[in-house]
Amino acid sequence: MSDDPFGQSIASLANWVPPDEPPTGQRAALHRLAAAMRIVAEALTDMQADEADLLAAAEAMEQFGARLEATRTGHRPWGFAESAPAGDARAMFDRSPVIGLGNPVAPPLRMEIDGDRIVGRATFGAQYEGPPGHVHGGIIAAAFDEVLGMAQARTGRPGMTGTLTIRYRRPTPLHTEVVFEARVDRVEGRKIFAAGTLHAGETLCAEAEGIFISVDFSRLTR
Ligand SMILES: CCCCC/C=C\C/C=C\C/C=C\C/C=C\CCCC(=O)SCCNC(=O)CCNC(=O)[C@H](O)C(C)(C)COP(=O)(O)OP(=O)(O)OC[C@H]1O[C@@H](n2cnc3c(N)ncnc32)[C@H](O)[C@@H]1OP(=O)(O)O
Repeated sequence: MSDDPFGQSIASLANWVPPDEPPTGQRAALHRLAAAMRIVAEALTDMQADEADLLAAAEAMEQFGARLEATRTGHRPWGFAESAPAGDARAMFDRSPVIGLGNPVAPPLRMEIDGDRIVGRATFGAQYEGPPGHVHGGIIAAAFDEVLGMAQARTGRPGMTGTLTIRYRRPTPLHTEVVFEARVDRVEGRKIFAAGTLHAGETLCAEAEGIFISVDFSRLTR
């Protein structure tokens, strides 16, 4: 069994609920570092630091980057070694470009399970800007992919995104908590149809429909 932690953990997602406990140790440190990097990324969009200050920071980052590079072990689908045998979905989620607390690119979107719905909340900063003052449409699509993806995974036969259709109804504001909702509409053979909405307050900003195709994920790791 333990030779396929990826497949086991994908299967376990049907019953997965986000853990309440805060992370500890190396994982907590990773989350803190990624959060600090998000602060830098946000500030870079409109900072007034002078050239010397920026160059000093760049040099420090380059040095730290080199130190991290030297510790890399190659891609492992399940990240943290201690969590992989337990089939802990957190290890994969930490890397997500949408929800990953260990990935500075992620806003991060926070997901919760509410009955048959997945609810995702995020506040997008200036680094996610598309139209002035509003969220980039591709970023919205990525967030929908994640919440619809989580909803379809809970069928127990998760798939890859086959088709994702977004209808953008109103511009989505930056710097405001917005709420994604997703649910599975129906399952036809290997096709899982999911749908979702994005609201900023009472305003419906976008709607999404996704068709996910159930696949054998263990094949992706070979
Ligand atoms: C690395 C992926 C990680 C995904 C993790 C998933 C679950 C994890 C659980 C929770 C995670 C929480 C959040 C979600 C996380 C991530 C979400 C992001 C997911 C992605 O970001 S994922 C990347 C983008 N995605 C791709 O990279 C797909 C590339 N593509 C392919 O790998 C193949 O193309 C595939 C497998 C799609 C189909 O290939 P295939 O050969 O297995 O299927 P086949 O042709 O036999 O069709 C069987 C039936 O599906 C219909 N069908 C086929 N293709 C369709 C399509 N595109 N749209 C609509 N319907 C389609 C046919 O019409 C037929 O229908 P019918 O039976 O009625 O005739």
